Amino acid sequence: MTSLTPYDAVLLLSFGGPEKPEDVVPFLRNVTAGRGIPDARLEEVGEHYYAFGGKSPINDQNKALLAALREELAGRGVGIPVVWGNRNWDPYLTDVLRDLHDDGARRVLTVVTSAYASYSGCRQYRENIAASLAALAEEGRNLDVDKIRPYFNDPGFVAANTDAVVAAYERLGAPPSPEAPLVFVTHSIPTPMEVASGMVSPASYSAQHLDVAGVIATQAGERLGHPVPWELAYCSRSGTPYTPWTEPDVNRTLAALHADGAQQVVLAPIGFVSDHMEVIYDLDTEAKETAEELGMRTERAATAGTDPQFVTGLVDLLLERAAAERGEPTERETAGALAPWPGACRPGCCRLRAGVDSGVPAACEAPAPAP
Ligand SMILES: CC1=C(CCC(=O)O)c2cc3nc(cc4[nH]c(cc5[nH]c(cc1n2)c(C)c5CCC(=O)O)c(CCC(=O)O)c4C)C(CCC(=O)O)=C3C
Ligand SMILES: [Fe+2]
Repeated sequence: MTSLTPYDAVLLLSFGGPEKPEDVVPFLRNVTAGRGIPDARLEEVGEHYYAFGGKSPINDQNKALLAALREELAGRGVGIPVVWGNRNWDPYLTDVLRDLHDDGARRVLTVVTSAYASYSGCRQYRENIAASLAALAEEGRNLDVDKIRPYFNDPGFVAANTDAVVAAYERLGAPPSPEAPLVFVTHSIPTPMEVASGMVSPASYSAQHLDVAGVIATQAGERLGHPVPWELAYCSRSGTPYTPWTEPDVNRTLAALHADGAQQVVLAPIGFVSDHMEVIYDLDTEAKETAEELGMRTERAATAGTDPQFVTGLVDLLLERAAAERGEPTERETAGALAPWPGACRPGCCRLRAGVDSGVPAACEAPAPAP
């Protein structure tokens, strides 16, 4: 029997994005509230959205993932409401949880649209959940929310990304360029966030990427019949120039590869679960332009999106978490060398800065061990 008992709803929780030009500035204010992002950066990011008609692709992609999750759950005979909410834009998390409560839900299992564990992809979501739950408790509405573990090393996510890399090499096509390097790309984060991401967890944000990047490159190389040289690069750096962020930037990597003689490159944005603005702007627009100026050809691998292997994996993880809540054994394997992350986050995981407890409450955390 497949069952999500004891949960009575599934929540797909995402970042959110603007739908139209008038949404762009209010959306950016939501994102950066209290975060000290320089105005110059906000104007620049606003331009990225205006260049696409003021609409982010992220909401439509989440609607597609929502539909795919519903279909996969229904196909396995699991009848449960599956809803979508965002941290930074409509439909807002608090409103979605309120509706769930009013429809009778008390225990909610969440999938966040971030595969890796760091402050931005884990604790920030958990802080927002805790804040929403506190606001609802004030209204007399009490709910419990858990989330599935980070899924960067889940076989379904890795298989979807491997297929996408193989397809991108095939599109590079004739003349075959076996030595065309593979550049994995993810969102840059501040170095203190990177350090903190590996303090309580078994591996840091960048180490999580390196773990699955090696698996994807090896498996893709086996299928293509030639070794695939690869590296990891970062995009979308923000903040002030005085704070270090994870490097190298993808544009610098492209220049370095060109200097080494590369004429073709495959870009694989494994840090993103769908074609977010970072992918369609920072890679498909900006990095592509860099490559063209250098006279290099690039193919960008697809993101996991609604790849059935990815969706199946997410549903397996929902079922795994529910089974664990019921006290049943679970033994799902990972694709990389790293073990599965724990279902409930370890106390103190994914802080903004190593060793610094911000005091901001975060949901979905295991209780601290008794002293
Ligand atoms: C690791 C990571 C992910 C992946 C995990 C996840 O998916 O959650 C992610 C996703 C996203 N980030 C997004 C957009 C933005 N991120 C910003 C700012 C920042 N991101 C950061 C990190 C990440 N971000 C950080 C350390 C900052 C600076 C400080 C801060 O503010 O925390 C800013 C402010 C301006 C700027 O500084 O660029 C914007 C507008 C969108 C929506 C895109 C769309 O519309 O398609 C998505 C999916
Ligand atoms: Fe971001």
